[in-house]
Amino acid sequence: MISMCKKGLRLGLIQLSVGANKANNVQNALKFVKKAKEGGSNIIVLPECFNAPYGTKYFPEYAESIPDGETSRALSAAAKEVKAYIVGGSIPERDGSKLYNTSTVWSPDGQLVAKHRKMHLFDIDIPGGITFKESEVLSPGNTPCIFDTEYCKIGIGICYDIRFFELAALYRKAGCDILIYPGAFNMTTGPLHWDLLARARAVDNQVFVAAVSPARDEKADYIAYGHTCAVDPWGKTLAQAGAEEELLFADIDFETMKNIRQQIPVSHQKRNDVYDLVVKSNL
Ligand SMILES: O=C(O)CCC(=O)C(=O)O
Repeated sequence: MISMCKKGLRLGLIQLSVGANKANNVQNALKFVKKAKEGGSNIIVLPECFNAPYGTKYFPEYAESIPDGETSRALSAAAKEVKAYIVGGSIPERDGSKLYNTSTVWSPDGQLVAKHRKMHLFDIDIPGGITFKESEVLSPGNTPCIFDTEYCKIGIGICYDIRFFELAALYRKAGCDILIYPGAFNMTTGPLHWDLLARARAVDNQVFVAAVSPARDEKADYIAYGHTCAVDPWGKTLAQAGAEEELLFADIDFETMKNIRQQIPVSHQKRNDVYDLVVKSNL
């Protein structure tokens, strides 16, 4: 499917410092949301787990329900106030007896327009590097998540979801022009994989990709890599943070995307007679 973003668009990407105090984390996020709007952002993105320290021991304590929890209420009010979309990174969500790692998307009138529960849980074991098992406490989401805007369709993944090229390809096939991944890679996988995966998903699918991390905190149990970035469909990095707290802007140039898709028309050259992407979930 060919779809084209219709209007110019500026993304505001917030590489937020996250600490132990939930209220402070949310207040800090709101402060940056306002700055992002002052800088002309139409879509403002927060990082994975922006209201809590990242770690399985923290998820039950910080989890709240969506959309009636305190963080949801704050994001809804902020989106309405600044009149911009907010992709609320992710937060630990409680739904009955289950916990999820969940991203919420708020429209400029403060409505919850999409919710993505991390589909691929971060369970890895690298001896001497990092061992992490989200599935000890979290349940996976089972539904890909696309939201439609006046600019274009946007697909959401959370962190480890970026490693699964099928999800990104599914989003492209469904007409998305931008993929947004709130994420918190670490000091073992981040240095070689974070940029590479963002650029790979962008080039594979000829879409824009934004990957938004918390700032690095050397004293945290889990040390985030940082390096929030935005990449264009050519694989060019449009904006890139270091390790510190930082607000980045990325302008989405739809002409570039259109030209790249015409010049290298891979979407028409797929050998669907030989292979195909089978989607088993409603979008
Ligand atoms: O895939 C990785 O290396 C890191 C993933 C991660 O940190 C996460 O899913 O939260």
